[in-house]
This record gives sequence, C-alpha cells and structure tokens, in this order.
Amino acid sequence: MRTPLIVGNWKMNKTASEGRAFVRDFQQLVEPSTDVEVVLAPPFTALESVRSSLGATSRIMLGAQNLHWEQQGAFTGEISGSMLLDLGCRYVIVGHSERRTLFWERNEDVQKKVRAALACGLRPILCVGESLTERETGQTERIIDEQLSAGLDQLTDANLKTVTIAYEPVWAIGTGRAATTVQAGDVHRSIRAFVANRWKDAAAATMRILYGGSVTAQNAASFLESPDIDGALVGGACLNPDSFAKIIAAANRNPHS
Ligand SMILES: O=C[C@H](O)COP(=O)(O)O
Repeated sequence: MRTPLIVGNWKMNKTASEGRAFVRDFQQLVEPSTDVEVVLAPPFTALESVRSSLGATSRIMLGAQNLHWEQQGAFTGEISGSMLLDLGCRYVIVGHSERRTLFWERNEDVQKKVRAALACGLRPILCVGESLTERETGQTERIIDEQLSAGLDQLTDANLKTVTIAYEPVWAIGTGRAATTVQAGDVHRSIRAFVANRWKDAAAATMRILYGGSVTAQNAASFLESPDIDGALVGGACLNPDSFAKIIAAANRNPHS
C-alpha cells in the first residue's frame, strides 16, 4: 500500500506573514486523513511561520526546497539538513529542475544532497525529468536513468524506503502544458521498473513516485487514477488554498493499493 503524497512547492513565493495567512485559510479547507499525506514546502524564510501556524497536532507536514550537503561550516548563504530538521521539516526536495538548470546543480551534487538528507533523517524527494529537446530526440529514458542512478547510488534498503521520486518533465513545469496521463504513466512505470532491476522489487513496490508539471485542481484526478502515480508535486496550483485543497481531495478519492 502506497499512501498518496501531495507536496506543495511554493518556490520563491510568499513571505512569512503570507505563509501564516495561507495556513489559516488552508486549514479550514483541509486537515488530511490517514489516506493522504500532505507536505507544504515554503521558502526557508517562511518555514518557521508555517510550522507555528500549523500547530503541533497538525497532520500537514513541512518540507524544504533544497539543502546543502555539508552539515555546517563556511558556506555563505546555504542551509543544512540539520537546520531544516530543527525547524520541523520532514521532507526536502532535491534536484528540482530549476536548481539543475538555473543553479547548475549536477547529478553529483544531487547525489551528495540525497545522502546528506538521509544522514540527518530527512526524507528526500528526488526530482528527475527530461527537457523538451531530450524528449523529442528520444532521450527521456536515458536521462532519467542517469538521474536515478546518481541520486540513488549506493543507498541501503532502509534508505531507499524513505526516498520519494518526483517525475517532472521540464517542458511541463509552469507552462500549463501538463504531460498526458499516458506519457506520465509510461515514465512512472519505467522508473519503477528501473528501481526494481537495479535495486530490489520490494523497494520498487513501496517507493512513491509523484508526478509534477502543471498539475491543477482540474487535471489532478486523471493523474492520480493511474496505478503508478502515487501523488503530485505541485507548483503554481499550490499557492492558492482552494485549488491545493481540491488536488488533495482528488488524492483522497484515489487510494492506491
Ligand atoms: O515543484 C513543482 C513543479 O516544478 C511543478 O510546477 P507547476 O505545478 O507550477 O508546473
């Protein structure tokens, strides 16, 4: 049984006080049941206000959008996993395509970040996905296999169990042009097969694979009905409490076994 996971990646949006206002409205619309896990991933500067607004008993979890691979030291402007853990984060997004393309993160960097997250007890959400050119030139599978090979390299079974993969075709992010459910379903199936071949069937069976890229309240259900799509990594549509709550409701209606 894979519990659906819906993650809202706020990217560089919302101040700390806007984060408080979001939580106030959002909690009136949704308090997740045991059938779906919900993670809010605000910018670093809003983590504390979101955490305190959610309250100690909320089932809604906190995630971060990035971390540095070192625990501490002379890395001006960076944030470590243990700092995030101390702020109440349970999840951290690693290797988002915006980090890879705008901030030059390489597979080697992503690998170090996944390991650093696991070492301090955070659950990494490893993002993979192809660009439009890579899809059009038939390289989707190769690119994703390389990203998975680097990100999951040498992880123990216990560690693999706490990793989530997010498939985000770069051409679908923020464009309003989501992948079709068939396109997403095909890649999700091949990610699961890759994990099964390379690691263990058991790891592949329990690993959650999220779809991300122009997910909306309108199209979420069609993705979540697909047997290999275990949730969503949502950007634009998570910034509005109402549309994000509707995406969560779609996950609640589509439990996977
Ligand atoms: O992390 C979220 C993704 O990049 C998707 O963003 P989007 O829903 O705005 O396309």
